[in-house]
Amino acid sequence: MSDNVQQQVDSVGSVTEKLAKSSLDNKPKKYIPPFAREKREDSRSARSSAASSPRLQSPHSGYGGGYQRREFSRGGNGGDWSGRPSYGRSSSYGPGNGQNFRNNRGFGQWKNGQHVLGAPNAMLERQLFGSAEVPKQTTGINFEKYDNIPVEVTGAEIEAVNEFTNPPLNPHLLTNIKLSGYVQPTPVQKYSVPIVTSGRDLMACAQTGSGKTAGFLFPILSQAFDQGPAPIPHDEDSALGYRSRKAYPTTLILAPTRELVCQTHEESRKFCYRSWVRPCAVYGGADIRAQIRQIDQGCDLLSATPGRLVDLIDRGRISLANIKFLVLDEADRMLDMGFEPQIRHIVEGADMPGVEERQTLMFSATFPRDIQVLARDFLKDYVFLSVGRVGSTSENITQKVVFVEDQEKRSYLLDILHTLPPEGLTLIFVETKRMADALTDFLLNSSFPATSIHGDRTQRERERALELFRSGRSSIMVATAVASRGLDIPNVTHVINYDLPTDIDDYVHRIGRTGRAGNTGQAVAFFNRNNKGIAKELIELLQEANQECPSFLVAMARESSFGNGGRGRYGRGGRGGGSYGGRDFRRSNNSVPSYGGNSSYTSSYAEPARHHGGASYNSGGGQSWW
Ligand SMILES: Nc1ncnc2c1ncn2[C@@H]1O[C@H](COP(=O)(O)OP(=O)(O)OP(=O)(O)O)[C@@H](O)[C@H]1O
Repeated sequence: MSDNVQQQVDSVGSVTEKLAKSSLDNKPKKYIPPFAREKREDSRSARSSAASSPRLQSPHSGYGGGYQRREFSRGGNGGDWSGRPSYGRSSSYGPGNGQNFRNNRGFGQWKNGQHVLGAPNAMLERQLFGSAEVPKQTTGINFEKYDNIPVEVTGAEIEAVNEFTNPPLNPHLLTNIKLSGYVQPTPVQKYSVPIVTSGRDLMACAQTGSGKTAGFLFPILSQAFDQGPAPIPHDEDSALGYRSRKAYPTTLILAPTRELVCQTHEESRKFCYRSWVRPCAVYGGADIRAQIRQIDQGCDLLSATPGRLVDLIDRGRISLANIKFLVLDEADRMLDMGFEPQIRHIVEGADMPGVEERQTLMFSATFPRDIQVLARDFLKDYVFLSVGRVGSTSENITQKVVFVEDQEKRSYLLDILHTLPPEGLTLIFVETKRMADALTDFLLNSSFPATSIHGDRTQRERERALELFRSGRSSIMVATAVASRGLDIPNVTHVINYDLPTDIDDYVHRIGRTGRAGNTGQAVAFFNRNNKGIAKELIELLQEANQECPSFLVAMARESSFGNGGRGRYGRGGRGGGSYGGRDFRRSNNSVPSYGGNSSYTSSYAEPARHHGGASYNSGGGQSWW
């Protein structure tokens, strides 16, 4: 029995005792708690069906007493749950009409074909949305500039939705959007809403920090709030009259890291507030029993890492038979060599409806051509949406590349950190876990408040590190690639690529931890000969985002184009982005644009370096790092 249900039962028990003592006529009356009184009629049929099934009255059958039995009434009264056992839904989350005095956790319910909203909960609202004094997230001065980014839609004629209105969005969703402080949709949201609402599959590519999460949550939740839950299929348990042990989510969001799953779950909690939809998250490294308990309390919109999901499917706790929406967040990462087998297992090897029966949505800031080709296996006649160039960086981020030999990196880093203003958070990326630990120790010994996050730390340590960083108690976090994608931490003002990645897309995601939601940010990269493999692609990115391009980088790019040092932006079969046009690979011809002669680059980079925006933090030494 879950703690809160136990609390309710205890509470009901103690009230019963008091009433019995004060009863004048001393007649033993069965106590009916206030929240159950109006449901009494409804529950009669359920009680009789429960009585006919001894298992439903067994200790395993649910959460005990008349409260649990009442829950079965929804299955029995011909409402839209249509046979859905719905154990634990309202029993855990309350009846949704505001009369649940102890357990108002901000959930509503779907009843008799109606969306019955849960009662407002001021404390939960503050937790989810922040307050006027302490907002959760603020958009930056450049938020409106998102509208100037060119948008390309291929595969459909789509009219953008330029405002948050009903239609097309559900009115309750609009209330939650307002509570979140969103006034205007970002470009990716303007297009993803009509595309998904029209029933199409989608591959969406938009810059880091430009609101892709809400881009898939809004159309999915709007539809869920309008249409209610799907009936659950009959499984072995329910055929035998038992409460089904399986959860049947209708939306599955897959993401590559635990932290990203938690973050998506937190976003989902905001937009599901007071609705019938129960968001749920499962990821490795955390106690699986606690996650099973969470699943038992309702799991309609599931955020998951692939490994833990496979485990729960194998244990018979999650079925994908009801999936209407499959979302691959950071889709290019989810389909690269590391994750592809697991994704295939989940999508093709379990009980998920086929590609024709579900809607599949893929989102990322980067989409290499070869991954686009692979992604076709999971999509049907999809729309390709690109906001800005595929894989481009945001102009909200001022980028600087400096030449630093490996042995000089530490002292360069200290110089930079000494010049930073005290407010704001700094994220430092390194290539290895050992380096992350070593550099963190070095910074701590140098009296900088640093913490670290990498794959060798336990989940608890990773969560603690993030919490210290988010709260600003450790204003510096040293990270491996595990923190490069998706993490949305307000107030990250600086990203330092202490070690540059070997893949330019990783660079795009890493620096995208700053300059989010229209805010500005600074990114600096330490470059030396070891990184010449990405010199050309780096130049192209800098040029696209109107950033300063140092002459050593141009020389290095030229050098690597003569040798075999560089893969080039199109090396993996073409990136489908960049100034060579092609975004949706279906539109580009098969020939990969050659990066060959670089004379055009040479001439443009021979011009005096341009410096766009961004503060210069000059230390006493007079050197500007940004
Ligand atoms: N319409 C909006 N108005 C204001 N803020 C928004 C809006 N949409 C999203 N945001 C905020 O913008 C921030 C970035 O959004 P999100 O994390 O979804 O970006 P993203 O595009 O997924 O980035 P990444 O590529 O790094 O994963 C979040 O803090 C989110 O709350």
